[in-house]
Amino acid sequence: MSSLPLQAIKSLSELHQKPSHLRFQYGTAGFRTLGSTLDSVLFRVGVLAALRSKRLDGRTIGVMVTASHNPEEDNGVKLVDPRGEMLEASWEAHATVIANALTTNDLLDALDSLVRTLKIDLSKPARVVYARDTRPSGESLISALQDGLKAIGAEARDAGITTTPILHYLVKAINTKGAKDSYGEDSEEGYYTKLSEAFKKLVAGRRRLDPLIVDCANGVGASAAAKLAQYLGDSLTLRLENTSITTPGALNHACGADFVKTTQKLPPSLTDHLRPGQRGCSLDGDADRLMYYYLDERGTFRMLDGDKIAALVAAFIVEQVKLAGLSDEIKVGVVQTAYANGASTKYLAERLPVKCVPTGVKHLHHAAEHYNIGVYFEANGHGTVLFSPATQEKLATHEPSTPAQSTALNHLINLTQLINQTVGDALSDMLLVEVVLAHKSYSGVEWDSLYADLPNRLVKVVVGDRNAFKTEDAERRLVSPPGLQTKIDDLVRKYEGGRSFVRPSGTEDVVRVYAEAALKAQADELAFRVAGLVYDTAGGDAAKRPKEFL
Ligand SMILES: CC(=O)N[C@H]1[C@@H](OP(=O)(O)O)O[C@H](CO)[C@@H](O)[C@@H]1O
Ligand SMILES: [Mg+2]
Repeated sequence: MSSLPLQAIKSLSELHQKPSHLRFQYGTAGFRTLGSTLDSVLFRVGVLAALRSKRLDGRTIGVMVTASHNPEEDNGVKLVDPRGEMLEASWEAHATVIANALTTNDLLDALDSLVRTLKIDLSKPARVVYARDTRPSGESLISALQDGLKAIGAEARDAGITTTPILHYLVKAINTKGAKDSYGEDSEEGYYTKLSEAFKKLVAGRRRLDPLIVDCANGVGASAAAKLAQYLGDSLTLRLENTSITTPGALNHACGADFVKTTQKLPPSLTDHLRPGQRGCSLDGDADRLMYYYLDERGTFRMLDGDKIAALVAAFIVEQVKLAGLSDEIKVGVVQTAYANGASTKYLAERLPVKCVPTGVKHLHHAAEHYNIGVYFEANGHGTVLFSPATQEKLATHEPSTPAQSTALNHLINLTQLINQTVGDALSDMLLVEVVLAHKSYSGVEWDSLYADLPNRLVKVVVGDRNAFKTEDAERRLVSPPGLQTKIDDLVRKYEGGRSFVRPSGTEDVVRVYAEAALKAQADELAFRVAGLVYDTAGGDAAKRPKEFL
């Protein structure tokens, strides 16, 4: 049995020393913090990714360097498992331990202990594919990663500057290459070809859609969308905005999916481009989140978020399953989090099974795998649709009895190709939305009218220790601090259509308060009253109490 190449790891690790005062944590979004502090983390992630690959018999592991919708100076890194999914949860803790080993010797000890505990066979090959977004800190972080991969002797493939979902696609395509369930060609071209061909088949014979404005958040989505547009040809015209990839400070600044969701406003840069009635959408900094919107006839901004996308897509898929004559055999379900608008949950639950899970894509993804077809979206626009292997098999072998059934069956098969099932993918989701709009002859207005969003408000509360906040029931109720949930319940009861919940953020050092109510002013008031309760219960300094808290 081979051993760790201690000398190589040691000498290269000396070039990437851990800043002694920092503690890193592999959280919901991998490691994410100021890009300038991540050098040692990237080196170690390189070594760790290789060990994960060895542990899985040399199957290819992905590494994505991105901080998504965060400001440009931030950066981060996440690992992607062989099926294109997020890193298995138990390894998040291993990653945290490895990232925090203080000295090179501590690192060697930590690696040695990991290899022994997990019985990693070091004679197995290690294969890793990596990519980064457009952040300026990305280049040097990638070279730290490369040093880590070199230190342990991994076989590495550089996928260059690309979107997070494309990296996930590549991981799955590489690991299924030549197999019966091949995910596609393991190249960017393979990705664009797969998506665009499925899209063209799905919209064939439909009235051509009006051009779509795409806000690329001045990020990597700009180049990906430009390439996709070429493959789409005249099947769909994309008008790309916010494509300034190299302008310092432009990334995610006053644009992108997160800006739209959190401010509930049109990015100012689009004011002159979006005409009333026209559809627009925003990608985030690594193109895995998508928000749609339009201006109504009075020029008022109307947002079509992840919940609206879930409603549109789930209803369409249910309809196609029915038309294909497969309703009895294929069950469609939806997964949401507590942040889903109450009106969306009501709309969906009247039509199909809906499950609520804790925040974070991995929870949604795993819950969606339990359905034959699982649709999951976070309200912030991250989501996808999963077709179980048995369902894909059924679609491939089912004998339709009528031409109408055959058409619907083909649509479903093409949807399995159009949708990036590894992870939420803004470009794939965008094409999916466009397919449904084309089939239903919907503009933004008809789509929007599926249900009316309940007014809502999200507030951040800075507390001394967010870990004092513990939740149950998919984060919808607090169990600690004791007594606080009862006070929230008492408040909520006073508001028509009121709902509110409190949970610690997994990505920021804050506690989040969400509230909704029948009227906007009431939703705001409820949110600020609950925020006040949270602040006071957590022992917040009265002198620093935000003035909007009630
Ligand atoms: C309210 C909200 O939008 N929360 C986001 C945010 O998580 P928090 O744990 O709430 O910080 O970042 C996650 C990762 O991007 C995303 O999955 C989630 O939806
Ligand atoms: Mg993102």
